[in-house]
Amino acid sequence: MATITDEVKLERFPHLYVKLDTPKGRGVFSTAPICKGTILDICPVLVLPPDEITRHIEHTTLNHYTYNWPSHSSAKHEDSKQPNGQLEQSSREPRRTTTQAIVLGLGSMFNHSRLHQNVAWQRDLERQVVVYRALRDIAADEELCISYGDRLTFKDAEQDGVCTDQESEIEVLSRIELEP
Ligand SMILES: C[S@@+](CC[C@H](N)C(=O)[O-])C[C@H]1O[C@@H](n2cnc3c(N)ncnc32)[C@H](O)[C@@H]1O
Repeated sequence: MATITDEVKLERFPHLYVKLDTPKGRGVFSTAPICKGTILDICPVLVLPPDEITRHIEHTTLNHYTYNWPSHSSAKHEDSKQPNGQLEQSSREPRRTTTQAIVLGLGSMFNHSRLHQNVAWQRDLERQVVVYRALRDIAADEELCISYGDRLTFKDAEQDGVCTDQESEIEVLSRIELEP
């Protein structure tokens, strides 16, 4: 029998729907009002190996749906000489790196709003899920939006803003600090 640590309890606010024809493409809405703090969805993620991202994902539409995902690399660090000439023992400690993950379910459907974000998201690295919560009370049929940050790689339907530097939307997504 599975113990509690073997399981991830999933939760979804039952009145959510996807609208197909918003100015941002598809988007997430609710037919019922939502109270601040409500869990909207808990979405499992598919963590991608870094080499798959550079070789494949970056060249596909999926690239617009990935979130940065901290991970640990167990790659052996280089040995290095100490000033006293002794060889420093190589570190076999896991090194913290970042890869990317596809968020399954509604997590990949939330659009960006700089000024009207009403949804916070938080990674749960251990359980490999992202938890989405209402940042404030939300009216029925108001779009549910997260913030991707300031610099976007697409034209913002709310602002006509276009990203001008090299930072990717994915990098921006990873920097968003969330409310608990
Ligand atoms: C994670 S997907 C969100 C779901 C997407 N709208 C769809 O139909 O599949 C991210 C993409 O949605 C679009 N998008 C999200 N927020 C937007 C915004 N504020 N303005 C314009 N397009 C937006 C962009 O094309 C972006 O690459």
